Amino acid sequence: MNVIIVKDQVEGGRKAADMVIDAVKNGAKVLGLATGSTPETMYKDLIASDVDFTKMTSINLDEYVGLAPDDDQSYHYFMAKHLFDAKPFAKSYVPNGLAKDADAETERYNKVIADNPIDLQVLGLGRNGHIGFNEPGSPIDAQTRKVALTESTIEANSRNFEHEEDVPKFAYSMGIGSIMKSHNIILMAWGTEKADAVKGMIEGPVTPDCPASILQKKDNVTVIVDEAAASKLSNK
Ligand SMILES: N[C@@H]1[C@@H](O)[C@H](O)[C@@H](COP(=O)(O)O)O[C@@H]1O
Repeated sequence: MNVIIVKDQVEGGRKAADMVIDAVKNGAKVLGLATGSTPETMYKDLIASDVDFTKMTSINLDEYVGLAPDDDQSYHYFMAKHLFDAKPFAKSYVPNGLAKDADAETERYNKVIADNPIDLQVLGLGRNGHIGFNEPGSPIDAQTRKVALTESTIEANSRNFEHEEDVPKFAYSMGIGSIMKSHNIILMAWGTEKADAVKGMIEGPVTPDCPASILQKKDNVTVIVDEAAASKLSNK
């Protein structure tokens, strides 16, 4: 695990964007993408760059169950607004939150991932150490599946919704097993509210209690954290 500590989200987003651009120059065909406030600066920098994704494929990590693509809280909507409208891909995949049959949808998504091996996966980090929507306790070999969100995640994500009860209780998420198969991973985390999760991920035992800690077992993982998120690390 290569850990880079930066001053803030602006510097960290720039570093992550440079790594994505380098990957594209070096022939990456498939990017795994994340939502949330964390990657926003990286997406801004990608939009401002001359990188061209039009011959590439993107695969997003997750989507809320029950939200339509044009719902402004959906991850489809987030990706259109923060990246795809400005920088389209040849093909972009996001789980379908309105799928009638959850098993068929997860099967479809697992086939998408199997057919398009991910060269570089971008990740954020939940306050409880989740990656994608793989909450504490998630099996490490899981593929895409329907997951129940924890109270802590619902509360954290409620800042984007008008009322906490509007936050969906379920999501489709790529599993930890699928994430671990990507060739390279960049994980970003900013702010003191992520400091415990960052410490657990980097210095804690590898345990399902902190899903991101599994990344210690993988080569080609770059963690970019700001000083606040790194503040609880013993080795800086
Ligand atoms: N499913 C997403 C994750 O992919 C994201 O990394 C995380 C952190 O969100 P934020 O970047 O807004 O802090 O929470 C959400 O629940």
